[in-house]
Amino acid sequence: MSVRTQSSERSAEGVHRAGFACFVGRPNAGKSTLTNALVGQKVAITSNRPQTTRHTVRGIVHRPDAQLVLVDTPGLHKPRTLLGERLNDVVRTTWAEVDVIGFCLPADQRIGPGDRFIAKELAGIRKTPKVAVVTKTDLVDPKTLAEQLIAVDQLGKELGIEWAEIVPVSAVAGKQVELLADLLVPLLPEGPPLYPEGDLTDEPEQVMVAELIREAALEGVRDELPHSIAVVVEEMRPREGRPADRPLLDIHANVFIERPSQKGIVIGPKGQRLKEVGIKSRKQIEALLGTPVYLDLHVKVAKDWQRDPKQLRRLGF
Ligand SMILES: Nc1nc2c(ncn2[C@@H]2O[C@H](COP(=O)(O)OP(=O)(O)OP(=O)(O)O)[C@@H](O)[C@H]2O)c(=O)[nH]1
Repeated sequence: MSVRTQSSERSAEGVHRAGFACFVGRPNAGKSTLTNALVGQKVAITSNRPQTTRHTVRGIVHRPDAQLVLVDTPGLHKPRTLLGERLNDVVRTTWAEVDVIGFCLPADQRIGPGDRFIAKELAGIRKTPKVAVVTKTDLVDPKTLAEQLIAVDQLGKELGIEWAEIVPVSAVAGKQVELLADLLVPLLPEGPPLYPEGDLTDEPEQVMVAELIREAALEGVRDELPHSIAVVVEEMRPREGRPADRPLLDIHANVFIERPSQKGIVIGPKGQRLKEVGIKSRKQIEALLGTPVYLDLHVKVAKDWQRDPKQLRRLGF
């Protein structure tokens, strides 16, 4: 077993590498947070509720010696609806296309059936190198961490997966995040940068804006509602007639729910909840786009959208 705790030396001078990596792992394993930590800006959507990442959001790590393009996939899970099946297809397609897969396992939870389910699928993808990433190390003591690292090593042996590396990290504490990048880079093919310098993500702005609204709308909402919310940005345009030094971006977005009974939950008493969602997501959108924003939110019912292929397409899935 080779568990990395120290930075490895840089690649030989003159060699530039560029390629794709994706983080996989069960819901809540810390994939989005890790992507953000590596990229250094909020691009993927995090939430303390599982399965919030819908779209394949890429974050790009620019370094002098490499460009690492991170593809953030939704959590692979047992599909119960058409949406669930589609999400799993997205995950598998991504795995087959990337140069390296990072399998995220939280340090604070024992390896469970969810992890095994994914690990078995991973074992079937032979040619892509796999790095085991033990996340959230700030939540455990050294002994627990050591036990988890051994368990990950054993899981690999048991299923016939040869880990290229096993790396403990904490995205929140910023521990070993840099090292993880150092270890992923040598697994990328040699080549020039794939994206212009300065690009953090190639996800269309509207999709990112929609995700930020969805994230805010999910906060504090219990039970099955997370799967019943979809957000579509209908329009995004600079307000006309504004002075050049005081621009304003008008954004109109619809929050879709499945049933009329869910409307009250999203809107809240006297519209208070929706107002808070608007304020919170507006601040994040402004930070993302670097411009003041006027955000107009509407809640609409799209009946049983999770089960209807036509609706799913319309909502961007
Ligand atoms: N303490 C601690 N918490 C973390 C760390 N990384 C992630 N978390 C928390 O774990 C929760 C889930 O993190 P996410 O990054 O959203 O997990 P994910 O794997 O992308 O989740 P899905 O999108 O549901 O697949 C959030 O509440 C994070 O704040 C970490 O390094 N330390």
